[in-house]
Amino acid sequence: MSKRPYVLASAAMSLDGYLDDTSQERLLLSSPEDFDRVDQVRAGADAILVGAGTIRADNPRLLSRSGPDPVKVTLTTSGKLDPGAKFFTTGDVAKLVYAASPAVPALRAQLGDVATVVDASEPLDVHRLLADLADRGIGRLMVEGGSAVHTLFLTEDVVDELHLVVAPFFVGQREAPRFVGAGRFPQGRMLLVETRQLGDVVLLRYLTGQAARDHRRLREAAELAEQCPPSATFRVGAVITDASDRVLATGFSGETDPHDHAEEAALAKLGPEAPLAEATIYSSLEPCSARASRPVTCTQHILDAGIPRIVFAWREPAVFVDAQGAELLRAAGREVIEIPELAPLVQQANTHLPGVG
Ligand SMILES: NC(=O)C1=CN([C@@H]2O[C@H](COP(=O)(O)OP(=O)(O)OC[C@H]3O[C@@H](n4cnc5c(N)ncnc54)[C@H](OP(=O)(O)O)[C@@H]3O)[C@@H](O)[C@H]2O)C=CC1
Ligand SMILES: Nc1c(N[C@@H]2O[C@H](COP(=O)(O)O)[C@@H](O)[C@H]2O)[nH]c(=O)[nH]c1=O
Repeated sequence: MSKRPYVLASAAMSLDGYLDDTSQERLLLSSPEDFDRVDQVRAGADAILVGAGTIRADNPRLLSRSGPDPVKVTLTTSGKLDPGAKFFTTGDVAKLVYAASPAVPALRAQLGDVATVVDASEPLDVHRLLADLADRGIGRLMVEGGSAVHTLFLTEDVVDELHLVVAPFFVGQREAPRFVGAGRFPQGRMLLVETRQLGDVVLLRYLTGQAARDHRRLREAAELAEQCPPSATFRVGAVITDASDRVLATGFSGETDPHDHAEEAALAKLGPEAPLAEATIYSSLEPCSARASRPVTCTQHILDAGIPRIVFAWREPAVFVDAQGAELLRAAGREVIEIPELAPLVQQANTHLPGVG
């Protein structure tokens, strides 16, 4: 499977599941507070994508007031895109148009240098689009719709996180676009990680697939830290899983000896045949890259074990040393994922440390 960006899909819908009504005016479903939140999510993304249908219907700018503007991305089969649309004329950022092969020559001629037109095969292949974005350095993609695009991304199972906002009114028009159309969606329940009231709307935030598994396992690692004996240093938990998310070993700081680090304690329990080629180690704290207690750091233990994926919540604060575990692991070609929203849970187990809590 080719590498792709982390995909965050975002939509605001009415109580009866519509993204818009049938009028010419753009329907505001979000509250002012929610539009501010969406703006911040945009600022945190490397690129933002809407379908050609949304460009034609809404003429959006897709800029952010809160931070750097993301690269703008769209997709089209027909090639019907107006070079005068605000998508192309606003923002000093790259604009990428993924087009089905037959539309490419005319679109290149029509758009000139206002956008880069990328051939995305025929029929348009969303996996190819995502692999190309990854090659262009896009690590985090926000997909803002509309209906056909949300249906496409969700049924192709390429959405990691879904932000769904419910507005307190009905649309009730059969011809209006719904959040999604019919299709074969991923089976199983998504992981609800947050509900938030923003003015009169509610945000529901879900994780799917690997993102949901990572969140669950990292939370387990953080909860293991509660078993650590009292300590003057970090209280950390670790979980190691195989390619199928089966737990191979767990550990926590001070488990058998006061000098034990959580990752080290978990790694020490693995037999010689442990299937580590596609394993993940979850650690509540960034793996250490310098230590006084023992000669080998957890970063080095993980490198030596050949574990390719590392997921952690809390960047090691400079209490004892300047930590570089994440950078060293990335430099060695390992996949390193930070989930900072779980850091407060890890900090709760470490309020004995200076400057924490
Ligand atoms: N409330 C909200 O959060 C949002 C609401 N909206 C609303 O959504 C509506 C637009 O939605 P919709 O009309 O569905 O348009 P979309 O924005 O979802 O764009 C769909 C277009 O994408 C192109 N496309 C290319 N390949 C595919 C594929 N495999 N599957 C699907 N699309 C493909 C096609 O363009 P082409 O036709 O050029 O070939 C297609 O018509 C508007 O009313 C807008 O206001 C939009 C975003 C957010
Ligand atoms: N109406 C609506 C949304 N619509 C989205 O916002 C886009 C407009 O972007 P811009 O021109 O940059 O402000 C529009 O095309 C569509 O993608 N989004 C939301 O979060 N809530 C809403 O109620």
